[in-house]
Amino acid sequence: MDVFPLYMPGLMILGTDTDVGKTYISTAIARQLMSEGIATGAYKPACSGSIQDGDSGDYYWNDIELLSESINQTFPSERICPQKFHAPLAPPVAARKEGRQIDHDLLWQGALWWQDQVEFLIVEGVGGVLCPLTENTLVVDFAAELKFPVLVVARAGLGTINHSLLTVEALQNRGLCVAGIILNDVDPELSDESRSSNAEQIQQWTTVPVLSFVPFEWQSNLLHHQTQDRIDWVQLALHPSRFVIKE
Ligand SMILES: Nc1ncnc2c1ncn2[C@@H]1O[C@H](COP(=O)(O)OP(=O)(O)OP(=O)(O)O)[C@@H](O)[C@H]1O
Ligand SMILES: C[C@H](N)[C@@H](CCCCCC(=O)O)NC(=O)O
Ligand SMILES: [Mg+2]
Repeated sequence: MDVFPLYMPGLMILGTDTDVGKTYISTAIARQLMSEGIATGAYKPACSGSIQDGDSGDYYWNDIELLSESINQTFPSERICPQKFHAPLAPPVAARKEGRQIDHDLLWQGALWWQDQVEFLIVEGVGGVLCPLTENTLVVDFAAELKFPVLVVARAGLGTINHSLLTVEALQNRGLCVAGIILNDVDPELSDESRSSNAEQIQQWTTVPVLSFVPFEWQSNLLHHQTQDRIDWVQLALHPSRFVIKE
């Protein structure tokens, strides 16, 4: 199937790894946009790793629930994620365990559906950027089809310089526009002294701005790393280069 970029603005939220806080950041951005009166959609092309409810025995997918809540449960969960699998594995591997395969066209059609529904779309990736998404494509390949500017979510602690720069390089090598990096304090137990110098170090090696440092259990709007202002996500999506931090 030939694909064309969506004509609506949006951001693709990708990670340096799984469990770095892509959903946490996606939902924070969605809540801010909704509070600003911007009709916002949330889309996850595929989701793996279900949880079974102890009482009802029903299965649910945490990411889908949280994304749905962040946009006030305005849309059916099938629109937020049309392809979900039980095993906590890369989606094509999880699909195979159920005798299924990821439907590549549905990944794209699921995104396209949002175009006439909302003013802004947030798309969360799966795992890190080189995580397999179908039998023969990676998350980064889907991002390259979608062509939304990318926000990279990275863990705040030691190791993040390498992970962030590798991720930016992989995205830029495929022609993607990386709008910013968000350092997310996922786990204070991992606390170490690299936190105070990571942003500056990353900035020495890439022109992609470190946009925000998100403290552990931060519940409010994300603040700009340098100015401490609330970030204008629509402007960032429309004009990513305006946000490049000048020395
Ligand atoms: N800033 C934060 N403060 C406290 N907890 C956080 C923060 N960011 C993330 N978490 C927690 O860390 C865990 C992993 O975060 P999250 O589910 O957002 O990761 P992810 O990158 O979306 O993972 P996946 O690849 O499965 O989509 C979750 O339990 C989440 O609530
Ligand atoms: C199970 C995880 N939570 C995640 C899949 C992560 C796969 C990582 C594969 C890898 O890079 O080794 N699923 C998801 O985001 O829907
Ligand atoms: Mg997630």
